[in-house]
Amino acid sequence: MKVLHSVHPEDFKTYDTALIRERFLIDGTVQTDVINCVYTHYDRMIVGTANPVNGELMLENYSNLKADCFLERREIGIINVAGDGTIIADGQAYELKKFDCLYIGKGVKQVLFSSKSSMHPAVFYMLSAPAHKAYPTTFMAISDAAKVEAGDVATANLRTINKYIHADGIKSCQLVMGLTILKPGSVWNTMPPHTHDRRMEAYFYFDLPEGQKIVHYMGEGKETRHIMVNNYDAVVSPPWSIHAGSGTSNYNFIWGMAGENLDYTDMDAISISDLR
Ligand SMILES: O=C(O)C(=O)C[C@H](O)C(=O)CO
Ligand SMILES: [Zn+2]
Repeated sequence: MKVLHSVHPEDFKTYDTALIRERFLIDGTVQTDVINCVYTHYDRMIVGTANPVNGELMLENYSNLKADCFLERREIGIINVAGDGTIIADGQAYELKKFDCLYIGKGVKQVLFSSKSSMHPAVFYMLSAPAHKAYPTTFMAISDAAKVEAGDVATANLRTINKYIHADGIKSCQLVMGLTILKPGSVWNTMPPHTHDRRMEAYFYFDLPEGQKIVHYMGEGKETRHIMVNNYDAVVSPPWSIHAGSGTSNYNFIWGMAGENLDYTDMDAISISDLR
């Protein structure tokens, strides 16, 4: 499993585009009939995708984990971003339509992914963090996610934030996870931006139309940088960094965090007028 190491904010100021991409971008993971995972040293979060097309895929026990199985000391949150799919956790099957979420707790030994149709396969995005306790495996359809309507048409950031795994939702040890859907014509996410020194975050962009791009902004509020990202790209955000994006079209993205607390609202807001 590829490893991403942590970066100091002072060092980040000297990075060029290529180095920012190398250190923070997780791209090319969605591949037919493959599970790809990246181990980050940000709260030891693993970022992965599974794209079962012609058969079943099993979450393997990577040697980096020095464990008897992937979830021996970990929990995992999974959201389906494409066609209908099935996840089997220790023999129990869960059907996930697009935007549905499954949390699987510590200790589950076998996780299998499959699609209902190879013509319109599922794409599962997953985040896994170390866990100290076994919380129950829990399914949540998007209709049951806690919703926050945010932004405005006038500032092109009208969007719905769907919260699945958080302090008042699916119980977890440290994972917080959800999905933000931008309305047509709205292209900005997380603007005004924030940091949360107590938690890392990862964004996974999807539903970006062919030929379009997203500008992902990061860095300290007074030292911002950007990279151009594509559909199915994920970006890791260190605790000192803003994480925001503007697209050449609307798009959706999954956000997920691990760290000190499970409180979604624990954010240090940065005013737009203070950004540099
Ligand atoms: O659109 C947004 O704003 C978000 O989705 C923000 C993320 O949920 C986030 O950064 C949570 O810390
Ligand atoms: Zn955030």
